Amino acid sequence: MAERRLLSLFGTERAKGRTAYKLFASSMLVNICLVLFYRATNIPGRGEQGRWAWMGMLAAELWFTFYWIITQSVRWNPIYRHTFKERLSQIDASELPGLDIFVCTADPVAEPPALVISTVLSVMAYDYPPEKLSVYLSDDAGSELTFYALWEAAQFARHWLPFCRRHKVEPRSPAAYFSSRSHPCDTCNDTERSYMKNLYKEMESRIDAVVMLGKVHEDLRSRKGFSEWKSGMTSRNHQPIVQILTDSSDKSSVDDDGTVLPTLVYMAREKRPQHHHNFKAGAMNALIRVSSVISNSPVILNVDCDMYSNNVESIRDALCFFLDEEKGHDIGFVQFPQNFENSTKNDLYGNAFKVINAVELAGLDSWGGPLYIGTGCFHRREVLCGRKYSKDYKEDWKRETKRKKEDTAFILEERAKSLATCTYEHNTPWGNEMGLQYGCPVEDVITGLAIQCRGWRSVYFNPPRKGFLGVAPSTLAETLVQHKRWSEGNFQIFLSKYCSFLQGHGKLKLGLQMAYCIYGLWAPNSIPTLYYVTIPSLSLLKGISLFPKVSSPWIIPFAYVAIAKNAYGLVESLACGDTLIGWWNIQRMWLLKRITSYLYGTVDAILKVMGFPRTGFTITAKMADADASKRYEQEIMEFGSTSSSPMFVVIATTALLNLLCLVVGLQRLVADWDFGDQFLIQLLLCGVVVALNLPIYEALFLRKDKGRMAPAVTYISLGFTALAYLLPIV
Ligand SMILES: O=c1ccn([C@@H]2O[C@H](COP(=O)(O)OP(=O)(O)O[C@H]3O[C@H](CO)[C@@H](O)[C@H](O)[C@H]3O)[C@@H](O)[C@H]2O)c(=O)[nH]1
Ligand SMILES: [Mn+2]
Repeated sequence: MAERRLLSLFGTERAKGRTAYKLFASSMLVNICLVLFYRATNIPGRGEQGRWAWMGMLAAELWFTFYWIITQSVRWNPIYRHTFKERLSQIDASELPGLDIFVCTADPVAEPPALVISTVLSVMAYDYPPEKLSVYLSDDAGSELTFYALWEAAQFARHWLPFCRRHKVEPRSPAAYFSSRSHPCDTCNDTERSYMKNLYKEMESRIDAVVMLGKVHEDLRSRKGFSEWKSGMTSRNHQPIVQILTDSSDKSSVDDDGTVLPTLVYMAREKRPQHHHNFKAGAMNALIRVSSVISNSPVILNVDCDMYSNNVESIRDALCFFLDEEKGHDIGFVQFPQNFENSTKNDLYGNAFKVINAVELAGLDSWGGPLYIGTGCFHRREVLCGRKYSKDYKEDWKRETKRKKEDTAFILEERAKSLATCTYEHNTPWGNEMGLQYGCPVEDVITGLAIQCRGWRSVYFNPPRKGFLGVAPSTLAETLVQHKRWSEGNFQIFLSKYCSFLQGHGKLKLGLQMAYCIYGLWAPNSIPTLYYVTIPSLSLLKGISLFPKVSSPWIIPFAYVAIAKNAYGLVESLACGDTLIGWWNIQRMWLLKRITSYLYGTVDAILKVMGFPRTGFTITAKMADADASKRYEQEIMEFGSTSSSPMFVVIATTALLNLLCLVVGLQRLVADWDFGDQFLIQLLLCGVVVALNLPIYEALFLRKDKGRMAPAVTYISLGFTALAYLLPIV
């Protein structure tokens, strides 16, 4: 690159109001200590009623204190980044690095091919020289249907890309652009837009028809690529497939305007039943190798198949970080937040992550960088391949494959296939020191942590116009399953030698080591939470007091902690763009996730440590049935799935138990006002749990639609509640 010094390409600013926050946090800490002091000094004596329940409360509160301290790390000093994209023009266009974009898909049913190719088209249409862009689709289902859809997309791109350029279209996912949610562009006249829309809709219906039919038309068989699919092939048993659909070095591969098209490649790595395929991590590693013989760009962007590009400038934004002469040399990856296009107004399932996106990831950035969260992330290729950071390392931004003239697409495909076989990785560092790490349900987080431990920094970038939009789970069951995977995976890292405190010791700042544990310890939060929402309520029933009397001064620190923590949470949530009802919904989801997903996650992670490996990767469906989607839009919770019944039983039992305790408690209160002095906090706690669970009672007893709780779940939960009432638990 040029010798002269370039102007800085990005800036950083600190969050405001940190002194006030630190004062507030100190006041919390003082009161927490008072609570703990009261607990520790008032344990009922031996033989007295409630001794064990009290000690359990102490343990739970110690845990919550520890966890609260951990969460302070990301609130201490959040920082925000902005880029100066216009300054990139200081760099000669021919000097800009090439970019490889990886899109992963794994199941044509859960991830409809029409949706997948919309994502592919959106990333082909970035505002970046097309000859420097290569898009790779990894299809872990090895599905002819997805290949067909991509083949259609390659034709459609010839019209779509010039249209996008001409009219500065945003977003460039045709599905999103032509959906009712998006506003038509001002510059294009209606006829041109409706012509494009028709083209797109026709393609979409052709794809949907083929998907419905389950196979491609016979006359396509003779075309290049389709002959790879022979009878007897299944998604778990097939040879490696690599197909270059458009090749930017082929002069005839141009769009309607005569501009060269980005390279587009389909890859299905080899699958054999006897070989473990390591889910998305395996797919990514195969992509890294396959792309290395086709384009070998120094920067890699990775997105999930539902996460389309919503901002044509994201590549330039990311490059501002990597190419900054002064501060860019140690930046290993640039992570964008996960945003979703299907979030509802009041965030029914708490899937919008507004606080995580606005506060926590920015807080992580101040300690050395956000986690790698699997999608919307730009990496240096070398970093993904395991390179350690060193001061003298000079990136070769112009690297590309040493492709010889006579290397036809066919030769490249054959070369690439040999890198996507089941056995290629045997006895190599792939999956360990190289590529994404294997064996963890959150391959992204464990890989990002390893990268940071190798000395690289990461950067979090959250531009006003969202970089990527995806599909969040739209049912309760899907949400709980996703969080089980995440909490289990992060807890598994915590329990392993890759724990941020062990692996990061001496390599990461303490704040970053702590911040990783916010997620690492999601899972074990389940146990104290479950304790806190059942034992005080049951004790209420049995007349065992677990909190100070209302007339005692010790009530003050308890009240302060409870009120201040939630008031702060509410303000933070509102400031990040949640609504009041949204905040309340998120609180409910925290409760439901903790007593189900996180509990399951804890158990599975511990079983794994004990030597019972049970790795899986349940893919989140990107489509729900029409009936359920309607309820989702109306923000009515969905309990219709039977696959999650055991989780629903836990939820319903907890809800019913608290309702029972509240009713009995209130009866006593009416009969005897002194009861209130002794039991007010327990009554309130029980009351809050009941209030959070109102939709559960509705689903159990009042609703008639298909999304209500299955009768079997209702009966079993009633049975468990009765049992808890009768057994001498406390
Ligand atoms: O065997 C597999 C399983 C999944 N995937 C892909 O992985 C992505 C993520 O799967 P999804 O079901 O959407 O899971 P999410 O929970 O939404 O994903 C988040 O969490 C995952 C880790 O748990 C990360 O891999 C993702 O990047 C991150 O967005 C999708 O594109 C899948 O097609 C594969 O390629 N192969
Ligand atoms: Mn997803």
